[in-house]
Amino acid sequence: METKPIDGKAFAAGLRARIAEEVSALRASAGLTPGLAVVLVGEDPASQVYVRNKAAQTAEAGMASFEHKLAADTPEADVLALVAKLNADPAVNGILVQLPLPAQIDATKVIAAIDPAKDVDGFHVVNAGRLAVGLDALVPCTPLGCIMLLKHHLGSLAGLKAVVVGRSNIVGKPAAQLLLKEDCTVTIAHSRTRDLPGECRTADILVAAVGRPEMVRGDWIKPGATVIDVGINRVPKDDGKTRLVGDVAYAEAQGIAGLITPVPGGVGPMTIACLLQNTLTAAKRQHGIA
Ligand SMILES: Nc1nc2c(c(=O)[nH]1)N[C@@H](CN(C=O)c1ccc(C(=O)N[C@@H](CCC(=O)O)C(=O)O)cc1)CN2
Repeated sequence: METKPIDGKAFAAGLRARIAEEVSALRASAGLTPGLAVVLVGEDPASQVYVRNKAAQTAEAGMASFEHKLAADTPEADVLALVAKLNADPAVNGILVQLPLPAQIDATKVIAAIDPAKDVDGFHVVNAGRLAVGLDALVPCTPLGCIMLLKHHLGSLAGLKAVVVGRSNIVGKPAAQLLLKEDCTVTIAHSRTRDLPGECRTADILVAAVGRPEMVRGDWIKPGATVIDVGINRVPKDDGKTRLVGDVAYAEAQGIAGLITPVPGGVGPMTIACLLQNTLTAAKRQHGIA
């Protein structure tokens, strides 16, 4: 069987172009320029790259970008005060606090402080709850990107068996909720699941979101299945440099999976594109625009 890669980079570029068109039309029709504020605390090198890319892609889409960079030793109270200020700022339609946060800051508290209407990460319990009960919600960007790629390549997902490996609040759980919304039969598997390889082999759609390099082996994949690899793991190479690998052993999946997202170039680029989509959605909802 031929295994086809899912080109998330190209899909994300197309999505960003469509968002830019809509932003331009919104400015013309309603005089509204969506604004996204991104808060970075500390100097984590990967986070610095993600935040730089978020700001650049926000501006490219014609939206207003507000960057707040705080020192690594910033007290939690200062981050909460900044969030309160952004909540009250009408030019800011979306607020994102880059994760992970330094140890002295409780991420749960910070996320809870964000106005749910501006929570473009979709991490606030109000948005998680709204997604769970089937109401309009701001949905976490990475799982949203996974569903967009799946629907684009498979069409209807109804009736398919989906296994999500990983139960984090930011990927595994919302991915499972979104798959359920698409009428999949969904299993959430994790480190304590009995016979994890056997469980994975039942999946028409296998979503790997565990954060462990190449944990999902080729023989865990049902022939013809669609594999969505959410992992972004930096591993050492022989020359002392590093390379990125996913949570799935990509080479082993060749000839078994029907479709698979590569790492890099699969799900990753969808995360920022969906952040822009959420910012546009948030801005429109805040102004009563359908
Ligand atoms: N507040 C948030 N923090 C974090 C999130 C998030 O959604 N909200 N997700 C990740 C990091 N992230 C965005 O913030 C992110 C990760 C990966 C990519 C991406 O494009 N990856 C590329 C490879 C990039 C590389 O070379 O390192 C790919 O997979 O092709 C974009 C955004 C944690 N924090």
